Amino acid sequence: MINIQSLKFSYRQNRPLFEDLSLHLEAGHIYGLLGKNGAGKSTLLKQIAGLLFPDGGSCEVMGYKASRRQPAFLREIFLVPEEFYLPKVSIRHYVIANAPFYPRFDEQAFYSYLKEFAIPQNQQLTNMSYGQKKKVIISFALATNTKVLIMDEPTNGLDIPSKSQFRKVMAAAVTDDKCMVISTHQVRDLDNLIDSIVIIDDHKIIFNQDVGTVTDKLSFKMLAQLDDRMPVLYADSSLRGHAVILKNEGTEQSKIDMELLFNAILSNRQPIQELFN
Ligand SMILES: Nc1ncnc2c1ncn2[C@@H]1O[C@H](COP(=O)(O)OP(=O)(O)OP(=O)(O)O)[C@@H](O)[C@H]1O
Repeated sequence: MINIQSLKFSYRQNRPLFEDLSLHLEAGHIYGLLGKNGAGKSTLLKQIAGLLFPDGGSCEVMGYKASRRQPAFLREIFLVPEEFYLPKVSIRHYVIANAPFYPRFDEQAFYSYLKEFAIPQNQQLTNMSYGQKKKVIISFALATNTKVLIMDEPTNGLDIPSKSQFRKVMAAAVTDDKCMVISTHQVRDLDNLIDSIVIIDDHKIIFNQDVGTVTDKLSFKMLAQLDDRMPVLYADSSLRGHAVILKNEGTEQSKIDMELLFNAILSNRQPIQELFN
């Protein structure tokens, strides 16, 4: 559904942000795009939405060249940006003005998402808090029913109960024909939500695996003591013990510790990547 080949991009001359970046994303998945601050997550999402143009290579979404921003492409993609502007209108007027751009917009679903997020429906958008506005945009985005839904740091500004509401509404909205991409640098916010992990670092995609494959190949454990005989690939030690990633040598599946995996891949990626090759 999203096909990026050998993408090159830089904001400034001689300072490339992406070099030979390739990424292939399919429908029916919720991808978590993870990366350090400044790794290029927002930039990559803007390339997918056609808001920035490649300097080299290609970025195609549903067979459309994203940078052309053709109407047939625009009605099938929605980007929830990290920073956004909402006009001084009521929620109802916002829907009247914006929903017609999306042929499968589901108004009933929109209001049920707002209810789930406990958003008062008769308020002006500009009078809402940042977190409330964010929930309105997320609800609108889900209600558009576009084939591609991209969210840049959607959990920023959400309080703790809202983060779990967010996971709930997202999980309910994914269907086999939709591709969702969520970026974050707060990896724990996406726990139990995403089914594939994409990590961007060092100008390119360094990891792209579905959660099932990760738990087939790796075991995540908390150990009281480290033992040299164990196939430990990465360990993070604290007073509570050692959070470790081991090579999964059996068939048992453990729960992914995304923060640990992220840190492991960024600090010592080779032994882990070799397991996936
Ligand atoms: N409009 C711009 N002009 C010049 N440089 C930019 C611009 N936007 C971003 N950058 C630079 O590009 C790099 C990647 O920025 P980007 O916002 O894509 O990263 P990010 O991974 O989303 O970061 P964060 O997690 O902090 O949101 C950064 O070094 C940033 O300074």
